[in-house]
Amino acid sequence: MLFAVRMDVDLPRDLAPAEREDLVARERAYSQELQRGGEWAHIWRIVGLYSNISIFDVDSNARLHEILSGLPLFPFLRIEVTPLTAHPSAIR
Ligand SMILES: O=C(O)C[C@H]1C=CC(=O)O1
Repeated sequence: MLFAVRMDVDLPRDLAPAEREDLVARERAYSQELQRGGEWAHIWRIVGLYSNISIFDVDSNARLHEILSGLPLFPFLRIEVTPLTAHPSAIR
């Protein structure tokens, strides 16, 4: 099952720099592990924003929820999920 997921990051301005660095490092490691495993198929930065659009390829809604709610940055994200299906005009 494919999903487009938009994540907008809103870290508190008063977050201690060390805590911010730790969160971002843990987020990167978590994301890269899922990318290596194939469930996090794409991640793109939205130009000019601290936001991304990602494509997930997972077995179920429950698995996507598990992945998203496990993100270290989860408390600081606004997340929008769009389920995808094949477009009839797609050539691949
Ligand atoms: O920077 C972001 O867009 C937020 C987050 C999502 C994956 C990751 O490594 O960081």
